Amino acid sequence: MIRNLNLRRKLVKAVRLAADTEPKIYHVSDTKLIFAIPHGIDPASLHEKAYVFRQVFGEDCELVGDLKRFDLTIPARPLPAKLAYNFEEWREDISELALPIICGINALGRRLYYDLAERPHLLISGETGSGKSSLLRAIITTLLLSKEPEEVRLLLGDLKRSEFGLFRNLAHVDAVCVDKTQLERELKLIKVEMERRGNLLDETGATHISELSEKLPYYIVAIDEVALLRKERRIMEIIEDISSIGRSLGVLLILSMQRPDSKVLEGRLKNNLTVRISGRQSNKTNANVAGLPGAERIKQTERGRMLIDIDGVYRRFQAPWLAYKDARDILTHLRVKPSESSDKAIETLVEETPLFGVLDGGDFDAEA
Ligand SMILES: Nc1ncnc2c1ncn2[C@@H]1O[C@H](COP(=O)(O)OP(=O)(O)OP(=O)(O)O)[C@@H](O)[C@H]1O
Repeated sequence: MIRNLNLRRKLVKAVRLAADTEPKIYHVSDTKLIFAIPHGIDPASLHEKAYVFRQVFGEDCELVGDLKRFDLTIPARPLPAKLAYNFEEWREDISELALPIICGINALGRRLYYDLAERPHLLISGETGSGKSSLLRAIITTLLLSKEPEEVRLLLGDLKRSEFGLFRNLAHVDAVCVDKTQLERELKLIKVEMERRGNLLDETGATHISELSEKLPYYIVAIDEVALLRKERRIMEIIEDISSIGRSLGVLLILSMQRPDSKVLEGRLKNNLTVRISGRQSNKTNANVAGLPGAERIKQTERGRMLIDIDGVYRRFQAPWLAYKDARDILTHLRVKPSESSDKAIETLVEETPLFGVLDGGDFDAEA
């Protein structure tokens, strides 16, 4: 009874701080509060200030709601510190999705995932060592394991030469680009393909490639540390074009960057990356640029702890941990040609050297 009263008081305080209004409370239990806000109050203002609820109820609480009714869940247990990647645990949940993106487990123990084909273009950011490379690895590995090469084609950009070597020579992968010239060449091919697809849509009156009689594969352009391309105008233009018109043409972006770079994210890209995921950010400014205020409060020791903004709703989760070597082993059956010597060089570099944070000069154990 007293706990319920306390929870009510806390809720009133949080809603006042977030939206300067009084909630109408319908239900209070140890793990859930259901409430409404008065007419005339913008529900988005509550989501924008979801961090207030996390400050009042703890980091792992989750606020879900739309027009009037909101559910605030307070998990009984904290998030797990580590979650091993296991494709079989995800297989059934994601079987119906065109382009499944796995995220991780939330504090209620639920698997979080979504369809990139429906929510186009993903940005993953986080300071060095926050776990974004591991999440990116798990996301791409899952796409490769759940889709046929005729369904999904991948173009990978890896200017750090540290992450995507393991995806070379896989049936789904068109190229792993480790320099700007090669990346620009491959992106130009994607641009030509987008024009062809655009013409097909015009001619047939279709609004999305899935409506065409000819089954076309999705293209995913995944670029690790996209901030390294900031000054490459021609490359950035194609990336921005994809972000603007790629959805209906079946061309989607997955971009990652250590420090969210407002210059890179300016302009068209900013609003077109509809889903944002962030690991720990070093300060509030970076967390805001990443689009996930509160990411600066993730502790340095909480690797793989992430926030996601999906449809304006913030969620906290633990990403699955998938080591580089394990990912390479899991994908062996998809390899079409023996690894070329350049791949081996990259893989050796990753295995033997603690991963480097090119921008932040990080210092941590790459495969702990
Ligand atoms: N999901 C996770 N669960 C537990 N530990 C993790 C997880 N992800 C990463 N780690 C630990 O953190 C270390 C750094 O992870 P990772 O390389 O993914 O970070 P990063 O953010 O990509 O860094 P950088 O930007 O420097 O590449 C890993 O070697 C591992 O020890």
